[in-house]
Amino acid sequence: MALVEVQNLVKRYGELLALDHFNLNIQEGEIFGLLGPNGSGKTTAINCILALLKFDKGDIRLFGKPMAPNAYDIKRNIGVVMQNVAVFEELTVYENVDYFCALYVPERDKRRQLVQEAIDFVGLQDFCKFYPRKLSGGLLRRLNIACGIAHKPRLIFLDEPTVAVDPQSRNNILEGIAQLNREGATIVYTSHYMEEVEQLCTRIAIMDKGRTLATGTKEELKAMINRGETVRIDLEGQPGEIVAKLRELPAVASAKLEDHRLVVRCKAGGQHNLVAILDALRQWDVAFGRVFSELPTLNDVFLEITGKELRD
Ligand SMILES: Nc1ncnc2c1ncn2[C@@H]1O[C@H](COP(=O)(O)OP(=O)(O)OP(=O)(O)O)[C@@H](O)[C@H]1O
Repeated sequence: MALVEVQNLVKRYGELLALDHFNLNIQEGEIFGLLGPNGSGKTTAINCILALLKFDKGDIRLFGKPMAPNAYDIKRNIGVVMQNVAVFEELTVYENVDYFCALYVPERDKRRQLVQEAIDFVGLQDFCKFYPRKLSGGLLRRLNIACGIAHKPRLIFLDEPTVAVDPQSRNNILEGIAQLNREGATIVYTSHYMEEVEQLCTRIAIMDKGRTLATGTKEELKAMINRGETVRIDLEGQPGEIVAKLRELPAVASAKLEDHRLVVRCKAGGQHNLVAILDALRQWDVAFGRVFSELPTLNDVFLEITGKELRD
């Protein structure tokens, strides 16, 4: 069943076209990644989907029903973790989670258990009586997550939850999201970190300038581009004409020189590309040092489609 269906969504901020016929289809059980650089429209898309922001055109259905600002039956099944931490400074960790949970769960006994479970889940059990200002950035993010998920929603939106977070909290957050998914929640996860999205998400939409450029599993996305591994080779002597000669090899899609390092992108589907390249260098008497080989990444996909790097 499709939990999220977005068709031809258009959103303008004055002159700026933030969403340009944006489409999305997310099935129950997925961890769906919305991957795009800063400013590509991820937050705008989420806010429109949640009916927090008016849009100019398009159709949004959640759980098979039209979404609207007052669609409380839909909202009850949704959890939201926004990019900016939104908690009450004057409430403790426990009170904050309890406050947000109470928006959905009025029964006090039931809520006590849910709140404690959410606090345990994000690893804040030793901080229940702390006020937010006493928490580090990473712990504050975890509190933000606990507030968004305590009522056990079926569909959870997380907007860049790991930005500016220490590695320990980051791992805690990523593992927690996978755990929520194993327990049955469908996840929509926005990020500009391709490694995170590759590690976590079952399906990914690549976004740029308010559009979805490509959607699929990471394997499907990588299969869309004619790219094999990227081989980097540190040269010891003068490169001479070898870049041009490398480009002639059947396995090579492109070759360039960056300082004293050769960067060779191979074509897809070839076997023993690395061996073929190194054999050729030996044959041409080119002295080289360290060699690195890297399989295609989502950055390569992004680069191929948009002509620019996804990395910051
Ligand atoms: N309230 C606003 N008024 C005017 N322009 C806005 C507003 N909010 C966002 N924008 C612009 O719309 C575009 C999309 O922004 P959005 O925040 O949705 O992108 P994003 O992919 O979520 O990026 P980030 O990760 O930086 O939040 C950007 O060019 C941004 O500057």
